This record gives sequence, structure tokens and C-alpha cells, in this order.
Amino acid sequence: MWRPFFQPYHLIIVQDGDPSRTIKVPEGFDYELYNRNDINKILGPKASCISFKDSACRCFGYMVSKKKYIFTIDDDCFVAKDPSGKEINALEQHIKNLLSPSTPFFFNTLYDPYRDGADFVRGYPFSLREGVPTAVSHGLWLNIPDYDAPTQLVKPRERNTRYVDAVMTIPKGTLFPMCGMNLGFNRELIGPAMYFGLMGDGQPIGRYDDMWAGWCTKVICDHLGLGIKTGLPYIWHSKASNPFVNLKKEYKGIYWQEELIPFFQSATLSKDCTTVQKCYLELAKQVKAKLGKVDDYFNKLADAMVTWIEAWDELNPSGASTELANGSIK
Ligand SMILES: O=c1ccn([C@@H]2O[C@H](COP(=O)(O)OP(=O)(O)O[C@H]3O[C@@H](CO)[C@H](O)[C@H]3O)[C@@H](O)[C@H]2O)c(=O)[nH]1
Ligand SMILES: [Mn+2]
Repeated sequence: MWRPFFQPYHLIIVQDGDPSRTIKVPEGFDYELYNRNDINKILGPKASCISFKDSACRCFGYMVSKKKYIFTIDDDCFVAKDPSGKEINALEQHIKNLLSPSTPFFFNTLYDPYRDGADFVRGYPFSLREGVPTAVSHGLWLNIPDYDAPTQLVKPRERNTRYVDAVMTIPKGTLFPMCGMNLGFNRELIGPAMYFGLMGDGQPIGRYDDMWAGWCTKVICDHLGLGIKTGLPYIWHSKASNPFVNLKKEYKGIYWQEELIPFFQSATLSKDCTTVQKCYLELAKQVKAKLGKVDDYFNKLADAMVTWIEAWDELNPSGASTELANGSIK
């Protein structure tokens, strides 16, 4: 289903689990495939920051990519159809979202003002209509919604059938639950913040990979004057994962997040944090100082955040740190 949409692009496939299993990639795609042995070989001891047996491992692909724009998708997501029955080109919509500005400082009630057939509404300050560069495009899902385990357990048959034809900027100062299932981002603007954390095998938590990355990314985007949009495009999420397995992975996150959210809501970064890497390292320090007492896991996670940046800069020495001030690249 994805061939017409994926074939023009370079694929990076991150194989989780047993590296001796062979993944058969269909003919005609330009791709790189990495398993755990490859990750260990490329990163050496720094591979400790890449999770095993959790979708978090995907962020290794972001680190080794040489492309400006990244689209990440889960392996149970397929091409969705819009209400007219037309197949949705998710990549086309993500790139439209990423190439047009965001409006985090003042909410436009007619949604995306840069879209054909829409504009800024009366009362919208003209001084803010230029917007800011868009770093992240967060797409949604028809059929199986991205619910946590408790919600899945009480609503096992709920399906998302509602196609909302809208894209909107998430306002500055507001966090959101970033789902990694259908996500586009500008790697040059925000790549180093897209660390999906320590999850899965050997860790007390799983399935908070994209959430962690989203909270760190939003704090950094707000600080650097970058935008994040959510809404179109939709993909078709084909299957629900096992809610009992999910509950075991998620449960610590469900009560930890009641402390994590206030931490991210009150997180501030100093003005000399002018690159994503500097922001991220400062955030790692705050994670250790303020969340280390919630659980020792956060001390380990803070260290892994530093390792991630070290590994990122090692693999990306040229564009390692793009100087940003209020959303404009210097
Ligand atoms: O050990 C693992 C488990 C899973 N994956 C890959 O991760 C994604 C999501 O897995 P799955 O579709 O089974 O689970 P969902 O409940 O739909 O996932 C939601 O949670 C997020 C992951 O934390 C995800 O973005 C949401 O869709 C698939 O691609 C699995 O292959 C893995 O690599 N290792
Ligand atoms: Mn899924």
C-alpha cells in the first residue's frame, strides 16, 4: 500500500528484537536496515542509550539519517482514505505542514491560516502573521486510536471513525502527548531533541518513548521559537496491541507522569541555550536534579540523554549544532 508514497524516499528500517531474524524488504526501495548488532557496532558503548524491545529503538534511525526531513511510522499503520475515498498521501501532508509556518504565540480560530481557503481571522495581530518555522508535524490515526492500556481495557471496541479536516499549531506553553505512529519532523531544526528515551528491555517502563520525546521537544521548541502542528494527515492504524501487556509496560508511567508533567510545564532554559543540543543537555541536568528523587530511573535517563547527544554529535559532526535564536537559523 505504501509503495507509491514511500518509493521516492530513502527508508531507514530499525529492526528491534532478535538480530538474527531476517527482515525481507520488498524490491524497489532505497533503504538502510539496522538491527541490534549494527547499532552496537556503530555506537559502541554509547549504544546503551538506544532501547531494546520497545518502539523507542526507532530514534537510532533519526541519528544516522542524513536527510533534512524525517517521517516515522509504525509497522501496523497503512494508507488511510479521506471521506471522499481518496488515498491519503501522509508524506505530502506532513511536508506541507513542515514547510508552512506555525503560530504558537496566538491561536488562529480558523485553524491553519496558511492553508488554501483559510487565513488569519479578524483580530489576529499582523505582527504575528509571519509565524515561526515548523519543527514537528503530528499526524493522527483512523480505526485503532492511540489509547493507553486502561482506556483500551474499558473501551476495547472503540474505533476512531472521525476524520477532522484540520491542522493546528499547539500553542506555546502547552504540552501534548506526541505519538510516534505517524510523525514528521525537520531533523535540522529539532533532530537532537527526538530521543525516545530508555524503554523496554531492562527498564521499568515502556511505551512512553514518544511521550518523553514530545515533552522534551515541546519545551525546546517553545524556547527556540519553533512550532509544532497536529491534525492531518491520517493513517490507518490496523491493530490494537495487547492491553494487558501494555498495562505492564505503562503502569509506572501512568503515575510518574503526574510528576513529569508539572516538571516539563515549569521547565525553563537559559538564554545561552541557543542550539537544540545545549537545550537538551540543560534539560538533562534538570531531569537529574528534579526527577532523580521520583525514581532512580530518571538519573539513568538523564545520563542516557547526555549519551544520546554525544552519539548524535559524533555521527553528525558537520551540522551538529544549528544556532537558533527565536526560530531563525543564524
Ligand atoms: O518491543 C517492541 C514493541 C513494539 N515495537 C514497534 O513499536 C510500534 C508500536 O507497537 P504496536 O503497534 O504493537 O503498539 P501500539 O499500542 O499501536 O503503539 C503505540 O505506542 C507507541 C509505541 O510506544 C506507538 O507509537 C503507538 O502506536 C510498532 O512499529 C512495533 O513494531 C518495537 O519495535 N518493539
Ligand atoms: Mn500499533
